[in-house]
Amino acid sequence: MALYDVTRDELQGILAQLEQALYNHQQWHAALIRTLVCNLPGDRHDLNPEAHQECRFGQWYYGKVPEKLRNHAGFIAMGEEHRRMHQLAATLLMEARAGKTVATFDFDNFANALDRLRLEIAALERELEDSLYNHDSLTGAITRFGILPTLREQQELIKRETQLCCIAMMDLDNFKAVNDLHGHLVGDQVLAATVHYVIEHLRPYDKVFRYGGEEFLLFLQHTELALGYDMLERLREGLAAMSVDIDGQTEVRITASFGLALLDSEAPVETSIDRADKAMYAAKSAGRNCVRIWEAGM
Ligand SMILES: Nc1nc2c(ncn2[C@@H]2O[C@H](COP(=O)(O)OP(=O)(O)OP(=O)(O)O)[C@@H](O)[C@H]2O)c(=O)[nH]1
Repeated sequence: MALYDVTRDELQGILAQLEQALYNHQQWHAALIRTLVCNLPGDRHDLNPEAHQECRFGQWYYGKVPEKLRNHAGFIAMGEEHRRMHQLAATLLMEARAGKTVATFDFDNFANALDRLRLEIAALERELEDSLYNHDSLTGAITRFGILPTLREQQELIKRETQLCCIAMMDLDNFKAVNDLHGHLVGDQVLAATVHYVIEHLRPYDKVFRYGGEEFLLFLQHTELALGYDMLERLREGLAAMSVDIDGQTEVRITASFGLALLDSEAPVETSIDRADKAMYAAKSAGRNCVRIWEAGM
């Protein structure tokens, strides 16, 4: 699932819940160990097969989470580890209740499950924080600070794997007219809808960066020029066919111009960005709503 359509407020809410979840489970874990070591009766809820749904984290996880997060792989994995950890805790408690010494194997299994749960929670926190702080809040595109390190890292991969990568510049056509005609807020909605369309129609491992106002840098991994061109053509056609519905009253249409270049592993990344930019300006000069591939002399 792409996290770009989870709002900032929702992201902040989820992060706070995860923080709380970590704290609650630390408390719960301390109480469980106390129960086992001091041979106390413990909390009967922990013996319940549905214990993972009844703890405070479970109530949040199965109840109050924004719908958009539910299909996220990290979120699903976290729930699975949480369920398993509660099952293993119930095994320990039942052994203790039956007056047996808890088997080392069972305790180690439980401790490992707890570690894995903490790792899943921390990984999801890291991903959500990345979404919150490294993505542009209007469009969901990655902020431009990520461009240079990403491209430099990819250059190293290209050198070693002989895999080609493309970069593309995308610039909305006559966007000023959208703002002038419908106002800046509608312009914002059109911009967001356009970028959401692009993110949804690229592969999960491609990246979309906000380069400037209505200019975006697309990074297409493992892509040679012919494939990159086809991908951009499909995006261009899709955008041209799309109309953005504003409050069910106004429909705004938009097109975009694209410039494509290979990521050159032997030249500074700025050179490749500049080539894609020049190709994009060639597309503008050619009448807009088209794709141009960089060639020497552009
Ligand atoms: N609503 C909105 N407008 C933006 C945003 N960022 C940039 N713009 C507008 O984008 C417009 C860009 O205008 P120009 O650079 O003249 O380009 P254009 O009208 O798209 O024309 P061409 O690029 O030549 O096709 C300006 O009006 C900016 O104010 C934004 O975040 N929201």
